[in-house]
Amino acid sequence: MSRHVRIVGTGLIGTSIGLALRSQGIRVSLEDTSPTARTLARDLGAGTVAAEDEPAPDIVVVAAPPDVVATVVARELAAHPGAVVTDVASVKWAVLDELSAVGADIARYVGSHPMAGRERSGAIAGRADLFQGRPWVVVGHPGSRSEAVGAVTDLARLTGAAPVAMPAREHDEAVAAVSHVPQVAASLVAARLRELSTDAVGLAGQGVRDVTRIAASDPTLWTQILVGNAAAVAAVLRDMQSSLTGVIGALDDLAEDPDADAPGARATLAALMAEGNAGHARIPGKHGSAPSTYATVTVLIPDEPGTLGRLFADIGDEGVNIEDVRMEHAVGRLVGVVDLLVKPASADPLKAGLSARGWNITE
Ligand SMILES: NC(=O)C1=CN([C@@H]2O[C@H](COP(=O)(O)OP(=O)(O)OC[C@H]3O[C@@H](n4cnc5c(N)ncnc54)[C@H](O)[C@@H]3O)[C@@H](O)[C@H]2O)C=CC1
Ligand SMILES: O=C(O)C(=O)Cc1ccc(O)cc1
Repeated sequence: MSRHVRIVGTGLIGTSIGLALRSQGIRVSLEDTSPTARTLARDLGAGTVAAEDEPAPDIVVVAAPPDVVATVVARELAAHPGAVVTDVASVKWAVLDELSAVGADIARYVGSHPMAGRERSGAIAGRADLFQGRPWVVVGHPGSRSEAVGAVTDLARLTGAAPVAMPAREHDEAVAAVSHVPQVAASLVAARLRELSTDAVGLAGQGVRDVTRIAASDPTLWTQILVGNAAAVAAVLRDMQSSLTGVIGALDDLAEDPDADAPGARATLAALMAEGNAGHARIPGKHGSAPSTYATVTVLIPDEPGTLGRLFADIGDEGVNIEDVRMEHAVGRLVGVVDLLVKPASADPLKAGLSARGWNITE
């Protein structure tokens, strides 16, 4: 069990790890090339700023940007010969490959990747509960010591995450599909919004917000991630390109045919939607549990201070657990639309209870 953890890179992820470990009483020392980043992380409660004369760390976590991670890991392995060193970069094979190439002592290196983050960067965005219930990939390799794998697995667990063992190549192929291509897709959709009129963008509903949330992510970080996983990301995008070509062809056939008969076109469109349904149904539920379908209870609320607080208090009094919440403001109206996602069995009792308390429930 790690008693002293050194974190190098105190941005969003490094600070969040520090906060989570401090809440478990672990000693954490903080290092960053930016003096502001490390003192801010300290001020937020993520640990103490690393000092020259402090005791040696048991484990070093490198949470720096992907393009410097291998260099920093190699330096930390050399500087702390008794410590296990991990990194949290979003790509794993390139880091391991570079460390092997420079002859680093990789027996003590085990890469890792928390599958949790935010579309914001920097210590100020850090959160102690960021990793709660999230998968944290632990990437052992043929040369890694089993104690090192165990130490990184324990560290992930200490932050509240669920460790998952996976080799580097397999990890990179998986995250290409579940993280890196979704980022590219979000950016592609959001980029189309730049030239729209204000009136047209004003029609944006929850769908486009859901699909583009991560388009607000840091371009420098994401360029480095895509560079580090280029082949796997390109393979998934090429597969999408062929589907997209089919969809465009079907739409062109429909648009060009005055009677819109276009044999086969509807089947192409319906097949894509059905394949999307099947893929979406495979996404695990909250905290990595089995996929579950929640029922939605929609409440129209006046856009006034304190209303949401009263609504949540009433839901609590009804004894219903909210699995997720989405909120939207209706254009030009002083109302908000709140979607409450609940277990299907709770939906009808919640609707009845909230109606009885005077809330405006829509079907
Ligand atoms: N942003 C996210 O949602 C996630 C990011 N990651 C990975 O975590 C790592 C950190 O990402 P974020 O925390 O989002 O970035 P960030 O930009 O918030 O923080 C990076 C920190 O590293 C520092 N830094 C840069 N070069 C350094 C060096 N040579 N030595 C020490 N510190 C250095 C920067 O000053 C900055 O404070 C990246 O490798 C990223 O791939 C992993 C999971 C999620
Ligand atoms: O914000 C989100 O939903 C994310 O998926 C964040 C994220 C970004 C980069 C990673 O390597 C892992 C997770």
